[in-house]
Amino acid sequence: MRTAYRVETVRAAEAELMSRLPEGTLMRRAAAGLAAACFSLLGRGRVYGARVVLLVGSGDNGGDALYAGARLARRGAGVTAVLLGSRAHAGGLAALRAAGGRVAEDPFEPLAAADLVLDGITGIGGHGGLRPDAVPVARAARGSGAVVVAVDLPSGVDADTGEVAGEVLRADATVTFGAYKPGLLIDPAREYAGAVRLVGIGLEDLLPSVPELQALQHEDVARMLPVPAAESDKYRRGVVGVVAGSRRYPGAAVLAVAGALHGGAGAVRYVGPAGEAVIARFPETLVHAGPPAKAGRVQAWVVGPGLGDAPGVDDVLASDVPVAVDADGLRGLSAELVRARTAPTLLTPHAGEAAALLGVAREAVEARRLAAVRELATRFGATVLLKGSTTLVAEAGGRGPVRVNPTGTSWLATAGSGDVLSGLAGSLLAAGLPAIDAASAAAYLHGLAARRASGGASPIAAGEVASALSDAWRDVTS
Ligand SMILES: NC(=O)C1=CN([C@@H]2O[C@H](COP(=O)(O)OP(=O)(O)OC[C@H]3O[C@@H](n4cnc5c(N)ncnc54)[C@H](OP(=O)(O)O)[C@@H]3O)[C@@H](O)[C@H]2O)[C@@H](O)CC1
Ligand SMILES: [K+]
Repeated sequence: MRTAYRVETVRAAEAELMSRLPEGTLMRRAAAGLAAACFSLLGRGRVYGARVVLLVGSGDNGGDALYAGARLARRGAGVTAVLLGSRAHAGGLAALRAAGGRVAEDPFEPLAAADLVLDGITGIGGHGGLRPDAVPVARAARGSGAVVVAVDLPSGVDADTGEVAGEVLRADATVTFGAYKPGLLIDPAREYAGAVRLVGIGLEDLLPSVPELQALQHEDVARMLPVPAAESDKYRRGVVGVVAGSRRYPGAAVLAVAGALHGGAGAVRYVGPAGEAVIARFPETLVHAGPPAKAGRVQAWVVGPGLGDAPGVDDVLASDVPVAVDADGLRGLSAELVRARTAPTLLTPHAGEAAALLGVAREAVEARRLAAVRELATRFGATVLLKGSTTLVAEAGGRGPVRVNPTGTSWLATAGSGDVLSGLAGSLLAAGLPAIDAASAAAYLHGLAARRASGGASPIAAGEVASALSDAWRDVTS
């Protein structure tokens, strides 16, 4: 499991470690890791003679850049520092000068010819976007064609939340120290970080066991996924009921059932007016045209995809089994009703649906995804999966670590892909997974399936995502 910690937590661990070590040890470790990453980015044999520009802010982030620059200069790179802060780290500056580096009078001249730029303007001590005097310099760095490496974080992002309040210098790669920060994993900030590399500086054992964010990896998901025992029959494996589709949108029912068939439940019971379309595509489905309450026992429900104004949501919420509510099921959903449930509820909104539930604009959710998902989970007393380029899952009540899905791909922004996801999540609920695991494992498999189906490079249809779920499952468990 990959974890991310808030700035105050990282700082506390750093203070503890620093009190046990000679002064400057941590910065030396950080700078050594940063320089090593730069050597590998520049490529073997290309450090000597490389033109490197350091953008240096007032704090220790600039210090890291200066010490790493000194290491590059000692290996024969031409290193120039551009000082952008109210002051510059004195030890770092001395080290750079001693190694043959120089300080630029005019920032634009060295940037025009740079091969590599180190962004050390701000790290975890930064607030808000780049300051006005840094903006043209950052733009020149971005426009120079040089590889831009962010030191710890791209300058201008909010480390704790992933929010972006102004201009940010977009990096090709970020070298972060001690622990991931939430802003490196959550959009919009994540988008500016490029490929993120973690350099250990010895903090690992001093960080608390509960992080701010968790990103599952294959082995975590493999441990969660249900495995049928020898004596399992379809009912023991769990039956998932899908209340979805309408005469107008029969396809949503087909896609939600397709997702549900790949989620480990033993059987899928479809309830609604699109039974014929569902059976035509998936003859293994049990179909029922009446109300959900009369459809027979299930271990979990999925309600909402393509439902239009059809009834069914209240019926399903009145049940005593876990329920995943998606799409049309979320419209006008009552927080009181959801909070009053005794069984778990999972809500799977996209940013627009989340905004409607919170009574804010969609842009506000997109800008503050972490706060939005926690707020929904608190208000509804439900586990919430907020879909998007970085899908987040918050536990009911909004406490505990939020899970961020690392497998997403922008090819998933395609009609019907959400229907597949909610069917899959409901199926995992029926198979007995806790809601947080069902939601985050579903997001993980769904993203992986989309990557497989698109080959990372081509548009995909939602049905193809569903078809690739078995392969994704095998990738994770093998
Ligand atoms: N602690 C450790 O053990 C280790 C720390 N390490 C490193 O130190 C970094 C943290 O260093 P830090 O605390 O000095 O803060 P940092 O991010 O450099 O900048 C703060 C200063 O910047 C300014 N400023 C603020 N906002 C701004 C803006 N928008 N735009 C421009 N400037 C802005 C403001 O100063 P002002 O200019 O207002 O005087 C503020 O005081 C951390 O990210 C990691 O790289 C590693 O070496 C590992 C060991
Ligand atoms: K930085």
